[in-house]
Amino acid sequence: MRNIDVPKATLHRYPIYLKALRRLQKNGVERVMSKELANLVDIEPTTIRRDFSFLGNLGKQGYGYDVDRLIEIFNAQLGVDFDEKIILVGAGNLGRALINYNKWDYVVGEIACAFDVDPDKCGEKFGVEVYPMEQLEQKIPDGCRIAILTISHDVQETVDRLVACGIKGIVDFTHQHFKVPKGVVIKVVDVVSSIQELVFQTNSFDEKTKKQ
Ligand SMILES: NC(=O)c1ccc[n+]([C@@H]2O[C@H](COP(=O)([O-])OP(=O)(O)OC[C@H]3O[C@@H](n4cnc5c(N)ncnc54)[C@H](O)[C@@H]3O)[C@@H](O)[C@H]2O)c1
Repeated sequence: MRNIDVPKATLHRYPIYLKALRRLQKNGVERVMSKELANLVDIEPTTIRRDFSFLGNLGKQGYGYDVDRLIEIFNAQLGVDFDEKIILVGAGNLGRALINYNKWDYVVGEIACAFDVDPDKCGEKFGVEVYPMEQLEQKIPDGCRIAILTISHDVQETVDRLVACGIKGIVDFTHQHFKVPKGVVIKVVDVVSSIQELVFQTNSFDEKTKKQ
């Protein structure tokens, strides 16, 4: 966070405002009154007005705040923008569930498009275009760094292509081992190993209570 004059409590509320404002923007809302925003974020309108006052003279009495302008200012304040263009590879059961969810656009960015080898899976799904895999290099959005991997075959080849396209971070659901060069980060999401960990922890907890 860049502004050192803003109280800490206020700074902690800025991401909450930003998330609500982005949702409003997505719904085509151009202006918002502090009372309306208060209902969305569950923070008193007086607190909101005071928090916003640190950012300059932003609103007019009775007119409300300009949503686009506030978002711009908050992005600058927080030192981030929340516009990651994420791609998803593998629009099967899991992939489509994630595409359908696609609500993280208010916080990190959004799934901009998806890819699949199966022509039947291509076309628009839940408002997101699914392209044939052979179009990966042409259709990947400019500056895209993050890919969600929900495929079932040819994982290493696919990862190699993604890396060649500039992907730097992979959210991996595949359960399969693959290699990436230095500078590319993998985050594994695995429900099975989470359950295994839970079973292990629950067993050791049961053992302890038996001994008591
Ligand atoms: N991590 C977890 O907790 C978890 C949970 C469930 C499934 N999975 C894994 O997620 C993956 C997807 O599962 P699912 O149930 O959605 O399977 P699915 O068969 O319904 O979907 C896989 C999709 O990927 C496509 N695909 C396969 N290989 C591809 C490739 N090389 N390039 C592009 N597209 C490709 C297929 O055409 C299909 O549409 C599997 O690897 C599965 O093992 C992980």
